[in-house]
Amino acid sequence: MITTHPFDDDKLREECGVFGVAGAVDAAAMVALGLHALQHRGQEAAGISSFDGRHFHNHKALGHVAGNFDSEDTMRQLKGDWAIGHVRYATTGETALRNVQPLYAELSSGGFAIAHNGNISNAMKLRHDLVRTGSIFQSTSDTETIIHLVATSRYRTLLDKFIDALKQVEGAYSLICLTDSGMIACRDPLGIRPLVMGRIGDAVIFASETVALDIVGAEFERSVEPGELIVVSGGEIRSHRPFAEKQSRPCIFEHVYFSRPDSIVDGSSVYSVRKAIGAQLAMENPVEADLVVPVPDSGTPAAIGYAQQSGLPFELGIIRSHYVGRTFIQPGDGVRHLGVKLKHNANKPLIAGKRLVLIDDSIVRGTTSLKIVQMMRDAGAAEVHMRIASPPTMHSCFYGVDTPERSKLLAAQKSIEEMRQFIQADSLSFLSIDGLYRALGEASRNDDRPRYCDACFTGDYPTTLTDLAERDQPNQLTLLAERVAG
Ligand SMILES: O=P(O)(O)OC[C@H]1O[C@H](OP(=O)(O)OP(=O)(O)O)[C@H](O)[C@@H]1O
Ligand SMILES: NC(=O)CC[C@H](N)C(=O)O
Ligand code: SF4
Ligand SMILES: [Mg+2]
Repeated sequence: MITTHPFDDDKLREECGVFGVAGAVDAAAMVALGLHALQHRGQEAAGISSFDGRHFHNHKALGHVAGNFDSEDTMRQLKGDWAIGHVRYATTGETALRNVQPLYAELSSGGFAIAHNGNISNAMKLRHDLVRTGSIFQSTSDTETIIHLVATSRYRTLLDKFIDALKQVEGAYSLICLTDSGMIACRDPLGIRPLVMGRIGDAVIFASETVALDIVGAEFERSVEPGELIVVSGGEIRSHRPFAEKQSRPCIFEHVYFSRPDSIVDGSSVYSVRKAIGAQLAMENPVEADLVVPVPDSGTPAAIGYAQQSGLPFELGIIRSHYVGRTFIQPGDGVRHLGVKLKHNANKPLIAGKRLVLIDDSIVRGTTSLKIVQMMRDAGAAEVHMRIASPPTMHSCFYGVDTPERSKLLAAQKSIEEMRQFIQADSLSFLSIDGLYRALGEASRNDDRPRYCDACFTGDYPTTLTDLAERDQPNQLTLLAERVAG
């Protein structure tokens, strides 16, 4: 079984996508469409919960949205005008049906379904304390701790119980919850993971990215603000700010790789930012070459920016098959090697005899770069220069994104020259951290008050990491972590 517990050092962790519809006919069908647009954020599993005014209906499955949510039978069962959904890459808890979201529970206040993008960095500690006082967990997911904290809260109303629960949670969470009396959407106090709000007719929509609003024809209204909690109930929308105000730290990697280029994240077009990143890269790291070639898919907008800034011709020297998923997120190094071969092919007649600048958004393990450089050489390239549209990825993410343990991160183990030798390129360089901030409209990174979470580049984690701090100590928490990992 594939486990993806944060303490497993070579396991994969990535993103998730959440989507909610409050008050529309056939809400579940809209959720299925929204999840389809968010499929790039999570391909391990998908689920939808709906509420028809009396009953909750849940359907969850391992695998993609298409294939699991396209049969009339399934969709007919998901009755009601209110629905939420989730696509998953696990961060805590193995890839098994019991961990597929939305998670659903019957609380004293009634039904409660929750969909979470992010990762709770004190989930093990909370779980340990909850289990000791009698909570019986049904899953190994970090998200379930929120349900138990709500269930055991001594506050009176569901909203107050929910806020009480969130105040005990550390890490990253964009949440959409469905209850008997409405929908609650919220973002953690630092706004690490994205969440937006839209409208279609009288219905309110929440989604991880704006592309999911586009697919259902909803209008983008605004981002859910960091630390904001929005309740849709009884024909009203109420915004709450239960946390002390903090400098927000949204994830910078959303702009580099995770979000779709046609999304607007934190007010910026992802496509435009990636082009600006490419232009910065060309200014910082020019090279004499004949062609700028993107490593598809996510390297493409940065390569367009690099080509425009440098004046070099942009060409599709690598063609990507559209019938394989992202390699970043496939389990096991063996599959990843195969994945890269399945996915990319050299456009040989274009490449032969040319000096190439290859542009990719990031190097994680180096699997992609190694294969692609070799592929270009086999196709007769005269020179292969690799330019990376982000700083070296040197640290793991504990906030809901799949980056491996540091031992598997190429940049954490090798100098840039050693990385160049490993991927066998003629030259290799990365965008600077200030260059990345410049592409996002800042003069440079403000080290005293950074605008983004950039911990995977800088190691500057914006929250405490309780479970990580505990992990090397042979105590009960570590034992529990091992049991949960499976
Ligand atoms: O160094 P590695 O471990 O190989 O990981 C880095 C690669 O993974 C990502 O692409 P991915 O293949 O996931 O998806 P994409 O098609 O969206 O670019 C990223 O864009 C790099 O190309
Ligand atoms: N990638 C994510 O956002 C995962 C959400 C949650 N931590 C889970 O493992 O299910
Ligand atoms: S550590 Fe990196 S990937 Fe994780 S939230 Fe921060 S910037 Fe994003
Ligand atoms: Mg890629």
